[in-house]
Amino acid sequence: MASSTSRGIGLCPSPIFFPPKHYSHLSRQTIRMATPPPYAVASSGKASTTLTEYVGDGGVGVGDDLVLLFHHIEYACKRIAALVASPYNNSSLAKPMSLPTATGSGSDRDAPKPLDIVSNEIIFSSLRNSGKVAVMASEEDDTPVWISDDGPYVVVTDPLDGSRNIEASIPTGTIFGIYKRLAELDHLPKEEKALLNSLQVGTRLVAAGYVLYSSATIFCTSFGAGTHAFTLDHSTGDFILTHPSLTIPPRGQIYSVNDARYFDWPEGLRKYIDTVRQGKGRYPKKYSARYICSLVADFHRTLLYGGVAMNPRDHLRLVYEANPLSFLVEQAGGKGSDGKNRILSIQPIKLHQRLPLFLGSLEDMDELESYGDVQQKVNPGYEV
Ligand SMILES: O=P(O)(O)OC[C@H]1O[C@](O)(COP(=O)(O)O)[C@@H](O)[C@@H]1O
Repeated sequence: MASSTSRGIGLCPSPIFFPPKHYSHLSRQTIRMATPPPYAVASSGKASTTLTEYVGDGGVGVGDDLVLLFHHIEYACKRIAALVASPYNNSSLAKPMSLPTATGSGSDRDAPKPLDIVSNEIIFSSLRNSGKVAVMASEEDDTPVWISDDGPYVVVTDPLDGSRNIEASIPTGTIFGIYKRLAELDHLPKEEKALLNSLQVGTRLVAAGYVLYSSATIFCTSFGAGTHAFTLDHSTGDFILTHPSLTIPPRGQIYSVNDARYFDWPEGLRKYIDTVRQGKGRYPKKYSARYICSLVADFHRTLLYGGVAMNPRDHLRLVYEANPLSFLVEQAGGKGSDGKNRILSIQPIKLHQRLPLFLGSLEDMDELESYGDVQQKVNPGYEV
C-alpha cells in the first residue's frame, strides 16, 4: 500500500446503514430484492425513485458491475455524511495532521485532517468490498492503490473536499470519477498500470459524481446521459431522486471566486469580474458574488442557479476534482475549462496535477473566456 496515510484509523461505527459488503457476488435483481422499498411517496401516490433503483432500473443501462459499484459508493458516502455531522467532527478529528511522508517525498498534497484520512479509508474499503475496482487513486494518497486484477473499473476520488471548513460545519463533499480499467495495460507491473489507468483523459469517464454534505446530503451523478441528483432521506437511508435531468441555466447572475486574490489576478480576470458586477457585461444585470470556499458546495449552487464558479490559480486537481465536475457540468449543458481549454480534453501527466478551474453556464463561460487572460499565474501560497 503506497499511501502516506495509515489505513486502520479507528472509525466511528456507522449508525443505521446496512453494509453492502456481501453484495459483490449478487446480481442486480437480488440487490433490488434485498433493498427495502422507499417509504417516501410522492403526492401522485407513486413511490419515489431511489438511487439504487435508478441505477439498477432507471433505463441508464449501466450493467451489473457499475450498479454494484454505485451501491458501495453510496454506502461509503452515507457513512461520511454521518461522520461529518457527528460530535467527533468538532473535536480532534477536525484538526490538521502533520504529513511527514508526503512532505518528505515532495508530495504535492495539502496536509490532511483526520477526517480526510477516515473518509479516504471509508471509500477505500467500500471500493475494495465491491470487488469491482482495479485501482483507486485518491487525493489523499501519494500513489494509486492497486486493488484487484480483474476489477473492471478505475476510481479517482477526493474523499472529502473542503475539509478546511470542517470545524465550522460548513458544507463539504466527496467527488469521484469512474473509468474502465485499460485491459491493454494488464501486463505491466502493478505500480505502472495503476498510475497509467489513473491518468486517463476525462473524455473517457464512464460516470462521475459528487456528494454534498450540507443541510441536505445530495448525491449528484451522471453516467453520460444527463446529470441527476438524489437527496438523502435520513429516515430511511435512501437517496431519493429529487433533481432528474438537471440543466444548468444558460446564463446566471452569480460569480463565485475567492476575490481576496483580486490583486494577484491577471488583467483579463479583473476586467471580467469588474464588468459583470457593474452589470456592464453581455447580460445587463449586476452580478452577485457567492463563495463558500468549498468546491462541491460552490459547484452545486452553480449547477442549480447558473453563473460561474472558479478558482483561477493552480490549486484544484485535474484528476480528482476538475474532470469529474466538468463531466457533470457538461452533462447538465454547461462548460468546464481551465480558462483556455476544455478540461475533459486535457491529458493528465501527473496524478496530483493542479490547474485553474472554471465551471458554469455556457454563456457565462463563453463571456469569461473571451477575456483571454484569466488564469492566475501569481500563486504565492496563501495561509488560509
Ligand atoms: O484558497 P482558495 O483558492 O480560495 O481555494 C479554495 C478551494 O480549495 C478547496 O478547499 C480544495 O482544497 P483542499 O482539497 O485543500 O480542501 C476547495 O474546496 C475550495 O474551492
